[in-house]
Amino acid sequence: MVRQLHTGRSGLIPMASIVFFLLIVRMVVLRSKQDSRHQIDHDLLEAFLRHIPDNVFFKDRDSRFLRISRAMAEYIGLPDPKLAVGKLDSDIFSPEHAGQALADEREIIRTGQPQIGVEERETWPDGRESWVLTNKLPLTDRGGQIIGTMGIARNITDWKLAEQRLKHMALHDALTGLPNRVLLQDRLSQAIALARRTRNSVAVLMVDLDRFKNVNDFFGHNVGDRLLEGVAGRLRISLRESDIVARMGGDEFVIVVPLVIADGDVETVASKVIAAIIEPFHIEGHTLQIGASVGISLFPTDGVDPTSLLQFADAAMYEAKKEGGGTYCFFTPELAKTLRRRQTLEKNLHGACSRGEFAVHYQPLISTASGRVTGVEALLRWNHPEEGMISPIEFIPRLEELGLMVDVGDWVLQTACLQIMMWRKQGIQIPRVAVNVSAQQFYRGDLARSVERILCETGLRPECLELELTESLTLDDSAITLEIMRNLKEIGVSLSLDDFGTGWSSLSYLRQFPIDRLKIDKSFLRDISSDPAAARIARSILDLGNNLGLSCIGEGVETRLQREYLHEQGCEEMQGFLFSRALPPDDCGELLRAWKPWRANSPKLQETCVAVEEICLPT
Ligand SMILES: Nc1nc2c(ncn2[C@@H]2O[C@@H]3COP(=O)(O)O[C@H]4[C@@H](O)[C@H](n5cnc6c(=O)[nH]c(N)nc65)O[C@@H]4COP(=O)(O)O[C@H]3[C@H]2O)c(=O)[nH]1
Repeated sequence: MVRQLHTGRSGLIPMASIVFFLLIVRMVVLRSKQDSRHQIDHDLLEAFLRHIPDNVFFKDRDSRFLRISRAMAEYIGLPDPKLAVGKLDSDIFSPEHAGQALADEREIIRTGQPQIGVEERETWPDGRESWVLTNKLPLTDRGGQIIGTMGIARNITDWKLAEQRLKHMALHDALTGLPNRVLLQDRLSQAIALARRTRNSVAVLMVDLDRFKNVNDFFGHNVGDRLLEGVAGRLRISLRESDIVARMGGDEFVIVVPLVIADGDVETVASKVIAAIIEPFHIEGHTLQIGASVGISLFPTDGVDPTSLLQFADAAMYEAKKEGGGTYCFFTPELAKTLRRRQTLEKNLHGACSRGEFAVHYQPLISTASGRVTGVEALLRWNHPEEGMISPIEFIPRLEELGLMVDVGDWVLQTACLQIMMWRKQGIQIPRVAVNVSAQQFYRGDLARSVERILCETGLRPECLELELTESLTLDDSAITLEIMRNLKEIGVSLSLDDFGTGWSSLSYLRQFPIDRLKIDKSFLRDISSDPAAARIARSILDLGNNLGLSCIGEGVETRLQREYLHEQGCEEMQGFLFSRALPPDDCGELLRAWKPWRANSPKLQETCVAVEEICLPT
């Protein structure tokens, strides 16, 4: 039985009832000398016991009921209050509760002290439980002798359940029912305290789902939510009772393994979690395959408090993500540095755009046959005041996480379109500009409307704009993806599939997408001279593009051999350091103004490349 002395809520039993109750009690014990007066007292008591909505009882010194109110009779399941006379609490409640009530009443009889405002959890023989707010007092005769006890109790079960629900909601994740961040902190503190006493380790595993964002963006939040519930279920069943599983929000879960005996234990847990999540989920008619990246930190080796252990596990998880996901990494001291840097970057990223720290650089796209500039690719740069240029590979995922990529992406689009128009005014004709579009922009922003607005504002013709979609953002041929692509095509812009060959979805969906161009990922070109398989893949991509009527661009051309290879294989365009790195607008403008195309197989080709290398490579 749970009991709490309740001071703040005694107002739940109205004061008037208590005063009235005490007066009546007094009337009972002080017998009236006048019969008529006695009759009135009796009638008043009867009326009181019949109508008061609270549980009122009088008991003798042996804790047997003398009288109870009608409300109490209903509460304990008796059709008539008289039937309670002579009964004990043990005839009504569970032995545990009856024992506690008896002990309380003995104490009141012994000390003469009332017990006021006590919250009691009453348990019943059938396992039910209810809550009452009770005031118990000694019952005295005219001479002041204690002849028993009396009490008044209000049923507060509904209120108590609501309170418990609120408490649960405050400490648990509404979607999965798992402990939330607040409860996790508490449980982790307890696990640390226990491990400290028993000289053991605690492991914290940060689990982040791979490709979850794509599922959410692609199939909608409903499917995303069902997937998270599925993941929570799998985590629960693949771990021990004593392990703690919590959801931190989004697609991040935390597992705490208290009392780690050996390092191998943690690796087993991490592998189990990864294996459990990689199994396909079947949700609303879709078969979804995601993965998990797990970062691990240990108490006391890595940190001694919940906050740092969670941060370190998070840093290790990022490391696992960097390795391509589907794996686990332990925290190392070197990661602490990376973590600090990441935190600073995230802080700085917020105002970077408004502080004018972002810039767009341009890299020429070259026709393999003629050497003409067919366009430029716009590439985002972050000119950090202290760290200098930071690679987009490093900060674009952070921008996405911070939910800033849609705005920054729009800014890149606008800047690139304006730049082309500016170059045109300066007499530099650029047939097209290719702008990268992130998954967040593609699915979350209203991309088609932004593109239309920007084209209208800048005056660039739609056929001069190409949007580069990373292959990883196009999960499959869902209606949503196709619709967004078609909307963009209706505006008149062209679409290219970036990093082609690196994703897993490409071939089966290619035919359905209204795509104009494939960009062969630089990893294939890098190895064409040393790895026959890479050369064969590059050729197959070109054949595939050809067969589907798509033109191809070779990315990352750094050597003449690569350039010649692409030309021989019939690849229309190329891009790479051999011609130029991405340059700031003014430098790129100069390069483009001075650009001399070549004719295929002419000796000029070689000269041009040498000249370009000299101009561009040092930047
Ligand atoms: N090793 C080598 N690399 C070469 C060569 N030629 C070009 N590159 C690099 O390859 C990347 C080509 O861009 P991407 O595949 O779209 O890959 C881009 C793109 O996915 C993303 N990105 C850049 N700007 C934006 C942007 O404005 N929006 C979005 N969503 N993503 C962007 O960041 C990625 C990396 O951009 P960068 O670091 O600028 O890296 C650029 C470019 O500098 C070469 O010959 N050798």
